Amino acid sequence: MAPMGIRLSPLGVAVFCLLGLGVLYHLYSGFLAGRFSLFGLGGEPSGGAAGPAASADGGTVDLREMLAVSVLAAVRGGDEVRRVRESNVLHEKSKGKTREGADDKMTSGDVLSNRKMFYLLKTAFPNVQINTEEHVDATDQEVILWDRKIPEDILKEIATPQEVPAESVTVWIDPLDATQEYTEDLRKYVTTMVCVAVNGKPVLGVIHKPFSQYTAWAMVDRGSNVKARTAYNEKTPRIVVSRSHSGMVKQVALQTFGNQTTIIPAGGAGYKVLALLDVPDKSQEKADLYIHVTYIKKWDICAGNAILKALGGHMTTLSGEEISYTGADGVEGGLLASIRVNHQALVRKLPSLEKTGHK
Ligand SMILES: Nc1ncnc2c1ncn2[C@@H]1O[C@H](COP(=O)(O)O)[C@@H](OP(=O)(O)O)[C@H]1O
Ligand SMILES: [Mg+2]
Repeated sequence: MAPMGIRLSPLGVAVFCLLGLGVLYHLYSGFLAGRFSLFGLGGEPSGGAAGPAASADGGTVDLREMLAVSVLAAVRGGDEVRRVRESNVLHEKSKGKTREGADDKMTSGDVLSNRKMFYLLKTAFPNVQINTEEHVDATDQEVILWDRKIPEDILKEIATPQEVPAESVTVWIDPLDATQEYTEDLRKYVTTMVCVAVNGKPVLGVIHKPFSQYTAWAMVDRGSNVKARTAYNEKTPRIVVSRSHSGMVKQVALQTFGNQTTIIPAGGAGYKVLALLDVPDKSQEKADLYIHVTYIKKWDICAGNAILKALGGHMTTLSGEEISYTGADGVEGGLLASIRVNHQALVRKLPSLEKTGHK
């Protein structure tokens, strides 16, 4: 007899225990399943097993992880760029002509850097769209595993992950910007670049200088390792422009800002964006604005656009339109890049491309 006159039947106790065990089993198996799905979504803390960071069904990707892999890809690609340049065997070729009739050059540096950068990003994020300047040889695949470590400088600036749908992401890779200058051994202009756009908007960018081992990165609304300078000259700006695809840019700049304006011809869109920022690299010239008037491709400008946007600057067409980083590769309306100045006032000052004969 149990206390208070309640009698426990042995069968009842056994059924009760079995039910309890069932509940425990259910809870525990649910917990394990949760652990596995977290791992598949890249939710495992950094330092976990190497391998893809996105789930197999498309799912989501973490932009902070994408930034870490983008920095690694730019550095690894840059190692190839440097190695080929130092070997002096560039295997220089022309891929065709630009609209203005210049050779569109390619070297072993472009190809080998592209292979490293593309496969690093593709292996880590198999479900995202990656657009790259160079052809990817599917018969020459390289599986490069990311060790899933997020560098300390990124963790310090960006404390939490940021998940977005994988299908909303477009990655743009430029495995060697300033190829023309690379063939002329003008090393300071050369960069490797990665950009991540979400729904066409540039959200993170990496510009790496392989010959001085300097890397700038930034993520919109989250953080950066680079900043704007304190002052910019809007009245008589120093304007950085293309040295090998210039078109009428000098005439446009002088007509808009007057003869007192200094024009700085330079190679590479990555280099020219860095010219607007506070970059410690000694080989880097400084400018107040970057203007481009001829056709240009999105892999050349997306990383710079993301970095400028993250730091409060702007990169638009010459008529002030935002550039969408999905769909077609090309940008027709020229470029105006600025920071800490009145961008819209500059747009109003500039002549339209129709008047300059570029449209
Ligand atoms: N009119 C044009 N047509 C095609 N590509 C152009 C171009 N103007 C600039 N570019 C590309 O944009 C990048 C920066 O150009 P620039 O150094 O002249 O400012 C270079 O990229 P790559 O070196 O990656 O090919 C260059 O090829
Ligand atoms: Mg380029």
